[in-house]
Parts: sequence; C-alpha cells; structure tokens
Amino acid sequence: MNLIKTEFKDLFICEPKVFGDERGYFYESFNDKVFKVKSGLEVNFVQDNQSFSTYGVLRGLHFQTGEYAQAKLVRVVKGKVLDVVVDLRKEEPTFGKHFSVELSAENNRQLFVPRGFAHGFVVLSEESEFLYKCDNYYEPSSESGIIFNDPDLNIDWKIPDKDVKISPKDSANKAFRHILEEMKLN
Ligand SMILES: Cc1cn([C@H]2C[C@H](O)[C@@H](COP(=O)(O)OP(=O)(O)O[C@H]3O[C@H](C)C(=O)[C@H](O)[C@H]3O)O2)c(=O)[nH]c1=O
Repeated sequence: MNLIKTEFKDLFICEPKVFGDERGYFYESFNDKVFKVKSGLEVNFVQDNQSFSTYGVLRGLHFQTGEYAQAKLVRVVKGKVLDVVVDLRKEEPTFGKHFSVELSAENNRQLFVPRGFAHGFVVLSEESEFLYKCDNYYEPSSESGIIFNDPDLNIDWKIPDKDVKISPKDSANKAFRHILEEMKLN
C-alpha cells in the first residue's frame, strides 16, 4: 500500500497494491500491520459501515464530538464519489480548511481521516457503494453536522446544487460559524 501525505496532519490518501491477472484483480483492502508501519499511527478500527447511494446523494458533513470522535478509512467499491473533509482540530494550522478527493471503484483510492474532521461525500456516478472503517462506535447523542453548502467553507462539490439530494436530517445541519461558536464554548 502507498500512503500519500496531504498538507493536513495524519490525513492520508491510501493506494493499495493491485494484483491483476487474466481472471481480474486482487488487493488487500486493509492490512493493520502495514497501515501502522506506513502511517506511524496506532489506529484500532472497531466498526465497519457500508452505504449505497445514487447520483447526487450527499451524506454529510458529519462528525461525532468529544470522546466519541471517529477516525475513518473510507473507500468506494462501486461508482465514484467526491469525498470531502473539514479540519476541526483547533490546534492545527489547517483548522477550518477542507480537503476533497475523488474515490472510485476504478482508482481504488482510500482516504484515512483522523479524528477531528467533519466528513461527507457526494455521489458523482449513477450509483455508489461506500465502505468505511471507524475507530470508535456510533454514538448518535454525539453527532453533529455542517451544512454542505456552507458559505464560509464554499466547498466545490463538483455537481450542480440542483442535483444534490440530502436527508431531512442533513438539511438541518449547522452553519460552520455556529460550529465554531460551539467549539469556543467547549
Ligand atoms: C452512521 C450510522 C448510522 N446508523 C443508522 C442511523 C440511521 O437510522 C441510519 C442512517 O444514518 P445516517 O442518515 O446518519 O447515515 P449517513 O448519512 O450515511 O451518515 C454517515 O455519513 C457520513 C458519510 C459519515 O461520515 C458518517 O459516518 C455517517 O454520519 O443508520 C447506525 O446504525 N450506525 C452508524 O454508524
């Protein structure tokens, strides 16, 4: 596996080694020992998630707060998404900045998102199967979210706003400036 560093501390793009032959292909989608050596991080994943979505579906931007924060290793096994994260780590120089990357069944790319980020994705293909590992369990009482089209973040989701489909829950996500105010209080 090849880890590509980004300007964000511990945010890595992971590119697995793909073994192709006349039957098709094989690759290790995750190897704990290799990940720990390459990333230098001690991450113990405890929950795997999977979601299916159609074109224009946007899930996010979500995060769990405090002790329930989750690191995630996200990947796409069908279709293509634009995966987006926002750095909520006050101590980092990249605080408040966002990062996006296309993940697809074609490029086999994964994104390791450390704790302290909001995360979301929008589906760019007709359909998408999205799989991810979490290093902390789901704790709904700790969930928070940033509205996808926040004017201060000004994220380019690569599809027209009119095509975006979000859940009623996500339509109630907060403005980034409200999240910042809440963070100042904590
Ligand atoms: C996240 C989660 C959800 N659920 C249940 C709760 C709801 O009844 C149902 C759908 O949940 P939700 O609408 O929050 O699913 P997504 O919008 O895909 O949420 C995810 O979207 C973005 C991409 C993320 O990074 C988060 O991991 C996660 O928040 O699954 C569970 O039972 N366990 C879970 O870990």
